[in-house]
Amino acid sequence: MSPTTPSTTSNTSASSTGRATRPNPLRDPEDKRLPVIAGPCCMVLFGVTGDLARKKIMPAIYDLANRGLLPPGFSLVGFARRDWADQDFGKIVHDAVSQYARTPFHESVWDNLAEGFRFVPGTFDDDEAFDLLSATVDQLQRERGTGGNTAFYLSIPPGFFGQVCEQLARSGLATPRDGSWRRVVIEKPFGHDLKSARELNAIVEGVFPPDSVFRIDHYLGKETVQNLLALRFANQMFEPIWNSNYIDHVQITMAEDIGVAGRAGYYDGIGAARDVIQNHLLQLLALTAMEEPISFQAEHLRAEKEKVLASVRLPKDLAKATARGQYAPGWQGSEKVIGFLDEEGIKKGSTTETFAALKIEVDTRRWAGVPFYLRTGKRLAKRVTEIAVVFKRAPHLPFTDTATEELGQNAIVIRVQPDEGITLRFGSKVPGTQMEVRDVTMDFGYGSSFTEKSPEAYERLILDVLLGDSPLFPRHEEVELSWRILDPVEKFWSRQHAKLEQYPSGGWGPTCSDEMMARDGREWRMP
Ligand SMILES: NC(=O)C1=CN([C@@H]2O[C@H](COP(=O)(O)OP(=O)(O)OC[C@H]3O[C@@H](n4cnc5c(N)ncnc54)[C@H](OP(=O)(O)O)[C@@H]3O)[C@@H](O)[C@H]2O)C=CC1
Ligand SMILES: O=C1O[C@H](COP(=O)(O)O)[C@@H](O)[C@H](O)[C@H]1O
Repeated sequence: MSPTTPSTTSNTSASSTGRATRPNPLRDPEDKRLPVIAGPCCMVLFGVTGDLARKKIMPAIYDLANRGLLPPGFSLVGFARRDWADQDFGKIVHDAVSQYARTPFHESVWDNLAEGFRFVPGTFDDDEAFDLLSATVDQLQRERGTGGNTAFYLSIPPGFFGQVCEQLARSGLATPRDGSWRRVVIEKPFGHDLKSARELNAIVEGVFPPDSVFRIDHYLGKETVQNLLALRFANQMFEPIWNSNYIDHVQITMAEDIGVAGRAGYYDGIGAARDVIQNHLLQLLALTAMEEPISFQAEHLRAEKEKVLASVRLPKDLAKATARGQYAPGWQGSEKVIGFLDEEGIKKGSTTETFAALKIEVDTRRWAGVPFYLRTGKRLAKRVTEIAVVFKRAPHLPFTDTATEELGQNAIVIRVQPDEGITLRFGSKVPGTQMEVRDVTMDFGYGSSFTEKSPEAYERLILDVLLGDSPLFPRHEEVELSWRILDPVEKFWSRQHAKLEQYPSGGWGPTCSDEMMARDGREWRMP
């Protein structure tokens, strides 16, 4: 299938935008069903006044327009409880986009994009508002040639996901007409445990067919995360050693330096494990541990990830294999910061964890006896996400003990963010007349190796939604399997005696997390 015509809103040519060479390890060039840029369509954005919409979604839509990846006539309908006209909506979005977009802001691109903006005021329990929304979508089809193709993006508090899907069904919006498509994009978290995830799924998939449901896990939209597939399956040198014969353990770290940052209402009661381990970190684990999929089509990729998630085993003694903590006041660099319990909107005496660590095993031949340690926390020393694959020591060292005193374990570190790249750590002879071996590193950095810029995760994912390309979106089975892993941990923690340790902001989390590693004779890396 030949690509559809670039959007007239583009101010850049195909070659200068890199569209022809758009890095996409997942798109199968043999798959003739998929065009390269989106066909006629519109997006309805619920929660358009929210934090995520302002900082990520709207800027990503602008960036797509700027790169010429949106179709002519692309339209965006904002839905929110405000008394705005279309122009007021445009002004608010303008300010957010000019502040957060990744590509340069061009008024001409903006003006073109903004011509397709519409605003519908309403709340989620307001039938009339959804009827008006339906009329607006029909009008856009007639006036701007969207073909009726519509993506409904639910960037709203998770408690409303079900209600909005039901409204989309009631108003007829969920039903495609005249050969058009209707898709729903659901933000995370999908449920707060296995039971609620199943209940929510029954509603969502009762309204939309499974292949029209796009569950967002924005980590899968990150270039460095997709590169895990290239690293493992496009090369010959890594896969032979990617198993328990050579690997000692794997550490997956997602550290943030920010606190709850105005999201207290959402975060309190949810906590670090539900917020990011259930989704982002388990997805990283699945991509690190999975077998080679027979293709990168959604069904094959998801099937391999599911096998990993289904074979995860939690240690019996969760007191020894988990750690949790809550940030106390401290220093973030030179800035004095308050503790979690002092943040606005946090319930007095809240026992929500802002740090969580977990040891798990993957019960397969490839991974037998290789622990995977996951940790995440807010108000840690710095923002960094990485996957460190740490190797066993060489079985024999023909050196004196002093010669290898400074030799650690070999490691491959996938630097997901912010310094995107890969580090190899190995021992090397220290120059001089003595034989002395010391750890050195070899680095690949995206910034120095590629001139192409990584698209923002949301940019990639939104485009995939418009294309109907689903490998980067977890299906419900993965969500269920992830809750199956986390539910027993949450249950264990909810018992009153489960330890919740305060840790100073600006450090590397509670001491119980270091103790968890020490019990296994290991320690966390300091990224
Ligand atoms: N913010 C982030 O960094 C991330 C957020 N997410 C997920 O994205 C989603 C949105 O999060 P976020 O933007 O932070 O949330 P916010 O609380 O900032 O925004 C929520 C939005 O939903 C609207 N809304 C809430 N209740 C109603 C209602 N009854 N009727 C109509 N509109 C309503 C709000 O409108 P109003 O302005 O009127 O209150 C607002 O636009 C959540 O699912 C979250 O888990 C995922 C990853 C990161
Ligand atoms: O999903 C979430 O992710 C963000 C961190 O995203 P990143 O891309 O900056 O790593 C986190 O702050 C938030 O709590 C969580 O809901």
